[in-house]
Amino acid sequence: MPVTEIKKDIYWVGVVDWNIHDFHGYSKSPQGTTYNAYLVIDDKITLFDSVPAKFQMDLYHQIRSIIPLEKIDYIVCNHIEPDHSGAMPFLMEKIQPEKVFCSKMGHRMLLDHFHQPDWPYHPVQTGDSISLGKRTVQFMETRMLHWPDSMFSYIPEEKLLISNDAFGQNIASSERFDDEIDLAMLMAEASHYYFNIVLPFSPRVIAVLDEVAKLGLEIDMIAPDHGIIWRSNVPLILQAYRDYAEQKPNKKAVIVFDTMWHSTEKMAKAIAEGLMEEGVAVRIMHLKQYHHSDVMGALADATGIICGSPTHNNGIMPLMADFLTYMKGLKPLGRVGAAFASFGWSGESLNILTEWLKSAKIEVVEPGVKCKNVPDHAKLAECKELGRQVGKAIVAKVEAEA
Ligand SMILES: Cc1cc2nc3c(=O)[nH]c(=O)nc-3n(C[C@H](O)[C@H](O)[C@H](O)COP(=O)(O)O)c2cc1C
Repeated sequence: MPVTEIKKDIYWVGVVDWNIHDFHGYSKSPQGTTYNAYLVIDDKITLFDSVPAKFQMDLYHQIRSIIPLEKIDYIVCNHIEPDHSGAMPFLMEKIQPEKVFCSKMGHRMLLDHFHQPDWPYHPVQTGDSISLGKRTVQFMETRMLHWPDSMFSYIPEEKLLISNDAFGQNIASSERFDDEIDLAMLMAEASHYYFNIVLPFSPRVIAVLDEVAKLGLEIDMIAPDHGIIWRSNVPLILQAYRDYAEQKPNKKAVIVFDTMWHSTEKMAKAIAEGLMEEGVAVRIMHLKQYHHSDVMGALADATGIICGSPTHNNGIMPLMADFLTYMKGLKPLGRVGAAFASFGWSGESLNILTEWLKSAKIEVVEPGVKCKNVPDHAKLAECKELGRQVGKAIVAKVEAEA
């Protein structure tokens, strides 16, 4: 992918990974992402971030198409996760930079990852700035957005925020800018990314957005480390991040289930009817068809989460255990839930699901519905009534916050 001059003498020198599908357990379709690195040509030539080790030669050729690598003076590591620092040993050897800038936590993590105490580290903290010549770089630590080491680099003369993983999306494309691709698709991918990666750190997101506003940073371009660069929709993505973080209630619900012989599925459909009768829009997601990350993507935009699993070997279905583990770790806030289950003889799954939901701090509508074997008309009516009760709880939540 050719290098792109994103501002005068500032280049995108990243790589496109067209085929990656699974990112540390977060999977998505369509697949692919980019690892964005940025090169600023100034008195001090500076490289911001890098790429996974397996793409180091791609990065080499990108930079080499502009300047020989040894001309680079500084490297800034905004984030030490291997998809942005994996090429560091290679770069350090080729470039031998005068200075490597990173946060204090980044310094520790570079040591933990690469065990190279002799690299010329220059740990920085919020408020520190350096001059590149015509341009300045101001650093802002963004701890736990989404790792302890994360930081932003802001170039005021260019109104450019290099934001590491924040505001990123996993999109593989030949386009580089937000005004070159479909905006609805871009926002859907930004949301999908947020709800699978950034969600647990939502209080930090609000704090960082407030800090950016308080500092009065003028931003006309946000260059994240994954995906598309924002230049025509900067206010939109800033507001979207605040909205994602606040997770205000809405009249939408996701019913997620697994099944062996479809009884639980029949129950899911009856519950959906009850929700719809209360004016709540529903998505029904079978875990054999949807990956846990896709359910989280749907939950981005839904206050209700209703979970169903038959009893399986005195427990719940493995894919449901997988989903609940994943969802609980992402700490969604302000959700309303319920459980439903078919069983054959011992019937433990309803209680297990209910306890899981409670442990994830979801407000559970009880009792859920338990059905011995195949639901009859009366049992389906009970399911529909559960849907109505959950629907009422969701509507009450929406009205309370209106
Ligand atoms: C491999 C297997 C293990 C099961 N284990 C249990 C169990 O431990 N306790 C129980 O009550 N039912 C058990 N069942 C019965 C199912 O829960 C029951 O058939 C249920 O109606 C299936 O719901 P489904 O049609 O949604 O798959 C088991 C069924 C299978 C096939």
